[in-house]
Amino acid sequence: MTRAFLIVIDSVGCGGAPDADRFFNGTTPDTGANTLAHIAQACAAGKAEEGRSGPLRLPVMDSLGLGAAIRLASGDATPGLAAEPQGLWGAASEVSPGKDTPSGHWELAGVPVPWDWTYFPDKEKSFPPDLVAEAARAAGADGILGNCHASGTVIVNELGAEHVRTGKPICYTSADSVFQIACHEEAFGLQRLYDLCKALAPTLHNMRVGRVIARPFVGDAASGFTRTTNRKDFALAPPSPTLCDWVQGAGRTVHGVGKIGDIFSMQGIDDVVKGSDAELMKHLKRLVEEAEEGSLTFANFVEFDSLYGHRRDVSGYARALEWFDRELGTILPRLRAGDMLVVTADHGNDPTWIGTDHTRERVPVLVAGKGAGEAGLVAFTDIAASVADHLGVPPQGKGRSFL
Ligand SMILES: O=P(O)(O)O[C@H]1O[C@H](CO)[C@@H](O)[C@H]1O
Ligand SMILES: [Mn+2]
Ligand SMILES: [Mn+2]
Repeated sequence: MTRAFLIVIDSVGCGGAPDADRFFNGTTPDTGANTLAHIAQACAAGKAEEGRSGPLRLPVMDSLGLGAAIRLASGDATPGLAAEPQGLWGAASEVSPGKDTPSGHWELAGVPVPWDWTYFPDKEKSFPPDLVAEAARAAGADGILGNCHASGTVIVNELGAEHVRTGKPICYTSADSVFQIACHEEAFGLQRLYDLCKALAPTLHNMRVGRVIARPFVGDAASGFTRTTNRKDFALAPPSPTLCDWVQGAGRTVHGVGKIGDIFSMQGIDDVVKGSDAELMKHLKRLVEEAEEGSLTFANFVEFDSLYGHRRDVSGYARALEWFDRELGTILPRLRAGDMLVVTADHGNDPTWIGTDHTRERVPVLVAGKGAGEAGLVAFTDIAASVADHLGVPPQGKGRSFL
């Protein structure tokens, strides 16, 4: 038996999505967005010099086929990424009607989303009055704050002091199908925030809103408010059994690392570890040493997206990529004979693009442990089929193994 490690580097897209013109940041279509190529180009042009310098250096992922995957997906130039691929590589397209995290992960796990999500309009009062009333009632408050599209780091600083003073939860949304609630960890209480999200989740899930997200923060008006890592997502369950269920159903163990437990509502997942990306990397390394034969380890590294993509921070995104690449370089030699490790992504979030939302893109597919070769342009669901194929677990759904 062999093991599989499926690693999602959140939002690290490679451009070229065939349907990018149907997805938007504000009124601008995502046509031409390319997270990786645009970061590489900015680095080569000396425009990403904060905390790092010069051309983008990703020798480990590039030697698996990263530069080749970006060029295949989009035709865009990839300065600094010019290695001859030594891994199995390709680029994958998504068909789900959303460019959000659950859609991307479920489809990577073999299950495209069969419904249209509900999105809240980007206008002065984004939420319907009865939802506002229910949220206020559940919070034991006179009303809510926010009720708009917002960047989470900005809105806690705009409304944090008023929230602490009044006890009203800060409720906001984005271009994703989300209802986010930001509350002060100490003044409001972390468990109380989780309970509030949990109480509202059934109403929102019935409306086909994908996630209610607890966004706890700390701080004060004088020194500023900052979010903690205690974010928690209350996500709608996947519409049908995913790769996690297939693997678990075959009597194998499925380890979740990071947001994976939330994204799949723990369905098909035996255990999960959470923390910052640096902490998650330590857990991933531990699992490379310890994971059982026949098991699946499914990891999500979210900070590319949450700290750098949404914040349109090109230098930060490049630093995170270079950090991940160095870490991956220490993991690959630790794999056992017969292990398969896949690095891929769930959508794009081009930090050079207009707006602050995700971008519809293809994603790179980099496979270590399966020899060298070109998988070509594949489907998100082919990744699930390939992992199942590797583990010797019967796949369900439409994906085809590229092994
Ligand atoms: O601005 P913050 O709060 O990070 O929100 C981002 O995180 C949400 C969930 O991933 C996205 O919908 C996006 O709006
Ligand atoms: Mn994501
Ligand atoms: Mn995001």
